[in-house]
Amino acid sequence: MLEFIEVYKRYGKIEALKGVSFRVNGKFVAALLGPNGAGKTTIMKIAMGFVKPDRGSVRVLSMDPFVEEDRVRSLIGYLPEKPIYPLKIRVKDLLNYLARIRGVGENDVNRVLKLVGLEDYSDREIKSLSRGYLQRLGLAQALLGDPQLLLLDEPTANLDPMARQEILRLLNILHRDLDVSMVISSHIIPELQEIANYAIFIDRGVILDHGSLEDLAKRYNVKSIMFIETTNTRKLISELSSIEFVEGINIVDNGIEIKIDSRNIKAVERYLDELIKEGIIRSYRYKTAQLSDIYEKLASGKH
Ligand SMILES: Nc1ncnc2c1ncn2[C@@H]1O[C@H](COP(=O)(O)OP(=O)(O)OP(=O)(O)O)[C@@H](O)[C@H]1O
Repeated sequence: MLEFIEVYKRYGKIEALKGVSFRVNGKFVAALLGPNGAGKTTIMKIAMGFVKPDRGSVRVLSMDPFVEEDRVRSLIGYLPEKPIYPLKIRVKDLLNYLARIRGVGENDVNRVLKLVGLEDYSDREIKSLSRGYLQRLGLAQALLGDPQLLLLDEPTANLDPMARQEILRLLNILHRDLDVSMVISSHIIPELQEIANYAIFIDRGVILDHGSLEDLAKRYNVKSIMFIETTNTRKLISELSSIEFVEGINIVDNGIEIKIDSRNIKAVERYLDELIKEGIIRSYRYKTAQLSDIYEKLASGKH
């Protein structure tokens, strides 16, 4: 679905990408994580076919973005890091215009306005929108034409904490309700915890590591959290307390969370399946490992 092999890109003296390779397949939400200047925007621009790499191979939805430029752009929604909008036109006029130039019916405008919660703002001039609502507009234009893949470059940058939460919540909803994969970049490691199932860590043009959160958790031996829905919290806690691979128990709404070593997941699942048969628990769900725990191990070289 998205593949970079040994991609290099230099801007004058600055080597922005130094042999970047990664691959994400199937349906995914990939967090592209790294500090400012790491190369995240360059990766996105290359995937869109806006910036040509000096070397290396790039495949997006099985296409070369520099050969099938128009097709790639029609199947990918892109939110640039610093979008520039004409300020004096109305929200819906901009979206109608973009829908026309992208060859998408204007009917799609109502759909995307609704998806991002901008229906009541469609007659407003863009200059009257807050930063959070401007980002919604950015997401709306990225969603025009029902793309298969969204590339979202720092969608929460420069937002206050409330607006940041709103955008993250919206991304979660979009991911749940639409059949769309996403690459979302951020320089804040834990920010995409609730939404990402894949992570790509980059620093100074070099991929530090990438993989599904499950694989990364195993590779770096990072603890995982399992949420368990129970009918009998007290009995469950007493059962779990005697099990050596349970390293922490936390009571939360409607159940408990346990911390386990990622290498023991299969054993834990077998054990919990038994507890379901015995009627002590209703269900359980694996919650992914913490991105910040993975990054800490990765950055310290300990795994
Ligand atoms: N057009 C350009 N001309 C010269 N240097 C550039 C250009 N675009 C990016 N760079 C440099 O390339 C490096 C990678 O930049 P890039 O924007 O891809 O990083 P980033 O991870 O997206 O960071 P940020 O979040 O700060 O945008 C940086 O050192 C940046 O200054």
